[in-house]
Amino acid sequence: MSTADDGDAAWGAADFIELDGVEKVFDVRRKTGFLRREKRQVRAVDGISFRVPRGEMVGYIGPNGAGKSTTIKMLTGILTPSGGRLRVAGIDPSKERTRLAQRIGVVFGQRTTLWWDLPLKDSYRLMRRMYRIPDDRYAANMARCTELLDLGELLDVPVRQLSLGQRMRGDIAAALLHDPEVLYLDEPTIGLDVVSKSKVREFLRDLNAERGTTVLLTTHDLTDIEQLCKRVMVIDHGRLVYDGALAGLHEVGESERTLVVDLERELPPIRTPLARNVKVEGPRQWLAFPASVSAAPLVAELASAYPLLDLSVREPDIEAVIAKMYAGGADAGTGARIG
Ligand SMILES: Nc1ncnc2c1ncn2[C@@H]1O[C@H](COP(=O)(O)OP(=O)(O)OP(=O)(O)O)[C@@H](O)[C@H]1O
Repeated sequence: MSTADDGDAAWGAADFIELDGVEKVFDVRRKTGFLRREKRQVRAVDGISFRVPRGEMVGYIGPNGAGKSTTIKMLTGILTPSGGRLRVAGIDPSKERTRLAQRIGVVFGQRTTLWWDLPLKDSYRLMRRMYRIPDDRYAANMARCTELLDLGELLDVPVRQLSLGQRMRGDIAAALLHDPEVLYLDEPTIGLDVVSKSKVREFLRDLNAERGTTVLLTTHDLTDIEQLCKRVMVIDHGRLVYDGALAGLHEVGESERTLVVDLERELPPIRTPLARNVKVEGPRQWLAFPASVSAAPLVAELASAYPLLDLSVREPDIEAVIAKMYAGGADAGTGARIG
């Protein structure tokens, strides 16, 4: 019999994913001499606590080696925490991995869960058997994913012949055939071209709006977060260092976006109080402005005063935002900054 603490009854709408002081320590052996080995401990996750309500889409970001994948692996039950308490839909993932598997979907951008040599549709048939998906649900979900992810012409193609973007859409469909309530996405847009990225983002937005699927998204692409998540959590060295809105993160990190301006001809560096001129290369100029403000006034000013051919905005990358966040010092934070 399950206790109130372990059973589904214990979770409410306010806390679909719950972590309290979760830790993961790896023992690593390193060769230090001919016959000598040194044992060392790596604290990949170092006392993380957060809650994600049902239906929320949250960004989970941080530099390489910060502990993101380790957290996701603990949330799926692949890894057992070394300490702390973790629940997903009231279930302890490492104790009831199979029961949890029915309720979660996982997409790792750098690896596929599809069978490499089989046509896409055969992978889906295998998943249908693995998850024991009822016929009507399978048919409805296949139809929906095929249409929205544009998979129609790909179903008969072996996975090895798909492009990265096609394979990613195939993987997302595979993670959703059993109607998971929560989806973990680890770098779902990595290596994709602009069109494929926007297709994937649009699909995720619709999924969340229509089905209320809870999404935890790990990415190095700030545009993913900007377009999909109201809330972002930043992890660094295994600790949660920020939990709040993306705009707040920009303020903490004082990060900048860059407006790339193509002029009709070479001109002296553009000077304006709204931006900092960072580079001039022939008729192209780069203007940096605070990421927390709109580009519209700057664009309007340039359009009225300069012969413009084209404009584009470049987002700061996550590493740059986090680096600035640390450079800002301990008192640079907002209420949302942690630690
Ligand atoms: N199985 C393991 N054995 C030993 N150390 C590990 C293991 N898995 C991860 N680590 C270490 O734990 C730390 C966190 O790794 P993790 O893969 O969670 O980071 P990440 O934030 O996902 O990084 P990335 O963005 O590069 O994928 C790193 O120092 C990594 O080397």
